[in-house]
Amino acid sequence: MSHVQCMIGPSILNSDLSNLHSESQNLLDSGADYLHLDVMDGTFVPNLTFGHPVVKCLRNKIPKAFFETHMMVQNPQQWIEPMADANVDQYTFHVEPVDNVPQVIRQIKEAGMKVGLAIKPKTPVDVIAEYIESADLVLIMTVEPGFGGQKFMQDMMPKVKWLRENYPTLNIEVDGGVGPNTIDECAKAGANWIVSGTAVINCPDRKQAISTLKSSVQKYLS
Ligand SMILES: O=C(CO)[C@@H](O)[C@H](O)COP(=O)(O)O
Ligand SMILES: [Fe+2]
Repeated sequence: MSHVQCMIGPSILNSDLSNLHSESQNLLDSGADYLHLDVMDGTFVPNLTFGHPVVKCLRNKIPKAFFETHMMVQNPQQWIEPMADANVDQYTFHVEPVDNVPQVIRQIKEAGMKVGLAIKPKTPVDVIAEYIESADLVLIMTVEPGFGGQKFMQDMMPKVKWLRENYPTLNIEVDGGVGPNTIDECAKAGANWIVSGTAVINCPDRKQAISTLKSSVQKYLS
């Protein structure tokens, strides 16, 4: 599996959002490979976070880092242009509310961003199988989307395994309850993009937390 790269992307959702810039910079300085920005609209999920105006301001302060927006929104099509304008690198959206997935994929690419396809725990992985070849990444949610700090759902690992077996070069991301205690299971199943929120944010040594996640994934990659 050495043809995929290990990437650690902390979620800033549970950080001190009044200090979004310094928190994000601190995570990058602690070894984060990218920033996972959780966008929620209060409709697709029962929570509200921030949108493209905030992401754009953050981008002005942090011009170089890889930004992934995890779009937990009812109408992902609506935010493609504004997020591209905010210089987002990867637009990861949930397929559940979308009628025409290929069209959304095409629009994201035309806007110059990479495409991530996300599924909630109750969505079977075969729902996205026909779109995988045209995506850059698949995100397997390991909690119900909406909140940080929830318990990791181990029973999502068969989805990750299935993807890794069938798509050896695919970037597979896991998100929700992932930290030093659950990373081995994710890595063993074949995940190579790792989102970790509270486990990194609340750790007194964020550098150490990120490096633990990285070594686990690398152990299974080689
Ligand atoms: O998308 C989400 C939640 O919906 C995540 O990105 C979480 O914010 C990750 O936080 P932890 O579960 O790692 O605390
Ligand atoms: Fe997320």
